[in-house]
Amino acid sequence: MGDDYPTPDGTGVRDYIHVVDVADGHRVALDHLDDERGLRVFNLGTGSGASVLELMAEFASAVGAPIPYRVEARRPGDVPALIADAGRVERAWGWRTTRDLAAMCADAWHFQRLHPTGYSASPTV
Ligand SMILES: O=c1ccn([C@@H]2O[C@H](COP(=O)(O)OP(=O)(O)O[C@H]3O[C@H](CO)[C@@H](O)[C@H](O)[C@H]3O)[C@@H](O)[C@H]2O)c(=O)[nH]1
Repeated sequence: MGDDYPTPDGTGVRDYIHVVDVADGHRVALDHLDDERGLRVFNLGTGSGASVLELMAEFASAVGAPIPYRVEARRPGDVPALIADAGRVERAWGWRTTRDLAAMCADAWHFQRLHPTGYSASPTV
């Protein structure tokens, strides 16, 4: 949705993160629940961005086949790029991501092949 953003290839850039890294960030937070009173706020992210086209290419590589796509107009409200600064949680608790975009796409494709209709009890494929 949009290929005329002020980004290297014109498509939106986001800081994609593997769901297992997100889960691990929450595990680390639970480990530190009793460290101090009050609320602490942390970003979980990789600190680097990928464009929509880069993500498409990585996913095509995971699937082993080209993925057809069509460029549509920008979506209202979208920003060109969003990249997390996860420095605070790394300094505080040593947490950082361990899985890259290739692993995210490979694992997403693996899940999709095992569960073509998600967690639905009766696949219809
Ligand atoms: O069919 C699609 C869907 C998305 N995109 C692009 O893919 C990227 C990611 O889109 P999306 O998954 O919708 O995430 P965000 O735009 O990053 O928005 C999410 O993250 C924001 C910040 O955390 C929240 O405010 C939003 O509610 C939440 O949807 C963006 O560049 C979109 O333009 C496409 O090109 N085609």
